[in-house]
Amino acid sequence: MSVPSGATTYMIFRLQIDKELTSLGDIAATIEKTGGDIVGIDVISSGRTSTVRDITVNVFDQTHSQLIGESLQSLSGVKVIHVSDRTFLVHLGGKIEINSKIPVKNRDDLSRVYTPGVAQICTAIAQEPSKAYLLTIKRNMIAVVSDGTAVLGLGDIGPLAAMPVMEGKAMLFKQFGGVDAFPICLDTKDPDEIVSIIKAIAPAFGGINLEDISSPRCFEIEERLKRELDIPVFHDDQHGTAVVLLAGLLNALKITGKQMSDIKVVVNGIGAAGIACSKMLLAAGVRNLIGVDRYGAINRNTQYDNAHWTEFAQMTNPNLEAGSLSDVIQHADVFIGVSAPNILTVDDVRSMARDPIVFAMANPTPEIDPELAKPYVRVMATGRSDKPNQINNVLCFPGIFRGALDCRASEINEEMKLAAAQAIASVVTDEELNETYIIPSVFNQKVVEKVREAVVEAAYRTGVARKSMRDPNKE
Ligand SMILES: NC(=O)C1=CN([C@@H]2O[C@H](COP(=O)(O)OP(=O)(O)OC[C@H]3O[C@@H](n4cnc5c(N)ncnc54)[C@H](O)[C@@H]3O)[C@@H](O)[C@H]2O)C=CC1
Ligand SMILES: CC(=O)C(=O)O
Ligand SMILES: [Mg+2]
Repeated sequence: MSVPSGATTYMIFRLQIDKELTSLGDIAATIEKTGGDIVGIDVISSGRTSTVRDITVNVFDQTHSQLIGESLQSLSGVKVIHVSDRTFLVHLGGKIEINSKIPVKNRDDLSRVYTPGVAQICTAIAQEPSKAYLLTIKRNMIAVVSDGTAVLGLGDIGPLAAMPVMEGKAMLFKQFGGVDAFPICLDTKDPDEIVSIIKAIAPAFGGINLEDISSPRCFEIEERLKRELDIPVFHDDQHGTAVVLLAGLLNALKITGKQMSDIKVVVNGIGAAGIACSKMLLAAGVRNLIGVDRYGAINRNTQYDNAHWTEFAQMTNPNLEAGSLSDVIQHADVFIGVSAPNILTVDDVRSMARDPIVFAMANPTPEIDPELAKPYVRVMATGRSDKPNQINNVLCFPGIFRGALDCRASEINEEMKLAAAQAIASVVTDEELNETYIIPSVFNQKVVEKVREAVVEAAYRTGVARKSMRDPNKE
């Protein structure tokens, strides 16, 4: 039995092993026979007659894990003490914490970091509010705010269940961009209330990253906050995704030798990510773009209750194509999926034009299994970390906020987003570019620095940077 290519879950089997009755070889053979892939063995304790070991095994689901556990338990001399899921283990107690930058060791320290010393600092800020950037966490802190209504592709799972994603985003902001980020999940879906809460908490933050707020509410919330706040407000699912998508497409088109102005693009899922990706592609020169949602292709001959679809229909589908995804994908050069799992079929891909480009970006399960699509596509990408060509907004948000905070931009505008997309694309050199490497890894250290530089340059060029360019270190 072999583990299917989609296997991603690691389980840890803690075993008590009677040395006289069984060997590590027997245990390994049992796991192999059941289709598990051993990736690590750790000794927890070792006695004269028995040992306790943690065996880490790659499995494809919980049922598979249970089967392996039962096979191990049936071996004479083996007791399964417990089985834990490595993914759950890394989330125990949450993934982030707050640390102080300076220790408070004595009364003197205390009187400086807290009262009475802190009062001078408060007074200084009250007299000159911009000093908040010099003397508080505002300088480097952003809020990652969600209402839990469109969490990955899981839908409206609520604010509590959204927390692991927001904590994850906060970790990635820090690790890749050096940006401090705090996750905030709101127990309300009311746009008025969300806007008013975010405005009320804004003094502590240098920027607001909106995350996983469903469309169409996300558009109004972002627009209002952008108008009413003087710090950058950025809906990551719209703009972060669009930036990375454009970067990937710029490079993929170099491989297929096609031009933006000539290609037919089908975008499936006209929600937050789909509308922003479409607008970015139109701005980059795409002329024939067709949006598809649950009820088929969007075109201007149809009336929509959703005002954003009405506006979308005006900008897209010049040939007024109608019908289902399978109808309109025929002869398309590019498929962009930001919708739902497993809705693109192999037959759909086979009906596309020569050298199809398929970006199936729904998370965690893409619109088509890359293994199924592979034989029929020229370039395949997904949003996942465990496959080649990861088109995921994590390539954008740490660097774009790093740049915006560094030059104290009042907003993140179109020029800054375009600069970020070109910067990400440029990390892959022409010599390196190939079908399985159109987009750099998030672990490529050049990504954040290149994005930061490009974003800062665009912010100064467009007049939204508020730090003096001559002396960017001056407050
Ligand atoms: N790879 C990446 O970086 C990113 C991926 N995504 C993924 O894109 C998907 C959508 O995210 P959002 O735009 O934030 O959500 P959203 O809720 O704003 O939009 C989803 C849209 O997809 C449509 N949809 C759902 N099922 C469909 C189907 N079977 N056929 C056609 N349309 C369908 C919905 O009607 C809605 O208009 C999610 O799976 C999310 O994980 C989102 C942002 C970034
Ligand atoms: C990656 C991301 O932000 C999403 O899937 O919602
Ligand atoms: Mg998201």
